[in-house]
Parts: sequence; C-alpha cells; structure tokens
Amino acid sequence: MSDNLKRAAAERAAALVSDGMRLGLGTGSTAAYFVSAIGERVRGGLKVVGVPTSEATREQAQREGIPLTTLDETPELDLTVDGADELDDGLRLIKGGGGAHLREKIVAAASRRMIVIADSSKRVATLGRFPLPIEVVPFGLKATEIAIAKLLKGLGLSTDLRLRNGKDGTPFVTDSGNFILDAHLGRIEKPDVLAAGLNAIPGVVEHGLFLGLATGAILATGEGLVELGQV
Ligand SMILES: O=C[C@H](O)[C@H](O)[C@H](O)COP(=O)(O)O
Repeated sequence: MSDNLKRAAAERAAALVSDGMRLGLGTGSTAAYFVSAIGERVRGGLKVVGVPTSEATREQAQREGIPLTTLDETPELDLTVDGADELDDGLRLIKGGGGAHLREKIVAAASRRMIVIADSSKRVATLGRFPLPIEVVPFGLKATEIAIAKLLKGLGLSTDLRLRNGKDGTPFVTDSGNFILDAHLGRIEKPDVLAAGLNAIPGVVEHGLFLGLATGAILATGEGLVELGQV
C-alpha cells in the first residue's frame, strides 16, 4: 500500500518535468520512484539533466540512463523532487533519515523549485516526532555533542542524542565522510530558532531541518493525491 502511494506521488511529480529541465534528484525510497519514472521518460526521448543528491541516487540514475551533471557544471537547477521524513503544513521538513540531507539541502537550495513527494503519513502538525538528523564532523565528536546538548537544554528540548550506527554496529558514515547524531525531540515548537542554534555550532555540518526550501508537496493518500503550496 505504502509503496503504491509513494509511486503515485512520484509519478505526479514526474509529469511536471519537461524538456530542457535541470533536475535535482532526491534520495530515499520515495525519490527512487521519481528517478525511475524519469528514467522511463528519458528512454522515451525526454531531454533533461540531473544532479543526484547521494551516491545511491547517482548509481540508480546511471542505471536508468539519466544524463547526470554536477552543481559545478550546472549550479542553478529548475526543479528538485525529493522525499521527506516529516513535513508540516508550512512546508517545513525533517529530512536525513537516510543520512543524505547535506547534499539534499545543497541541491534544494540551488533549485528554483523543490517539490516534496511522500505518502500522507509523513504529514504532521508539529515537527519532531521523527528524530532530527544532525551531521557532524568526526573530529571533536564529544565536544560537538556537548555543545548540541547545551543548546537543546537551553531551548527546553530533550537532550536525547544518539550516534547513528550502521548495520555492523560502527558509526554510520555519510557520503561526505561525517557522522550523524539523531536528536529525539518529540516536538520542535520553534524550528527556526533550533536551526539557527545548530548552524552556529562548529562541528555541525548540516541538520535535517529544511525551512523555506520546499515550494510544494504532493502527498498520496488512500483517496488520492493532496497538494500543498505550488505544484
Ligand atoms: O536522507 C534521506 C532523505 O532525506 C530521504 O528523502 C528521507 O529520509 C525520506 O525517505 P523515504 O522516502 O525513504 O521515506
């Protein structure tokens, strides 16, 4: 069921793509349906270029035959389509459940439009049920962790920070060679204040709060598609 919903949202987003577009290709199980729908259209003659937001997406896009570029060659994109771990009605997001949020945010920020695709279970009234991924440089991990915990405490938030491990029990390493601390917060009443605080901590590379980046969302429900913002 959930896979059908993800596919439905992804196919609607793929229908927004036209010849000549420079695309940001998101990461995760929902974005993978979008990449595969674009691959099918490319094989049918659609002319686009894509910037992948992770090594996993790069590999999939290459298998699909989608022409790829980089932000160095193509620093301005027309449209990024990506999944999310949570979104609210103000199109604020939590991303990074797969650890890809650093490149995802750089790509989204370089795009004129960012459309989120998701099944409607990702929609929340208040962000924070999904643990917030915070990408940190391995150097000075403990000191960075203490600085984040101090910030969270000062904002009246839980200080439950957990270093993300990979399947083998060693720390999960992102595509950019960093670690991830997952902040189990429950509710984030003021995401902008939290984002600004995290941005000011040395050692924090990027966090999963996407504020003011998404321009629209396509959410799939059992009864059909719901759109938020500009789609
Ligand atoms: O790091 C991963 C990305 O931010 C994904 O877009 C996010 O985790 C949603 O993934 P999925 O579509 O698999 O739920």
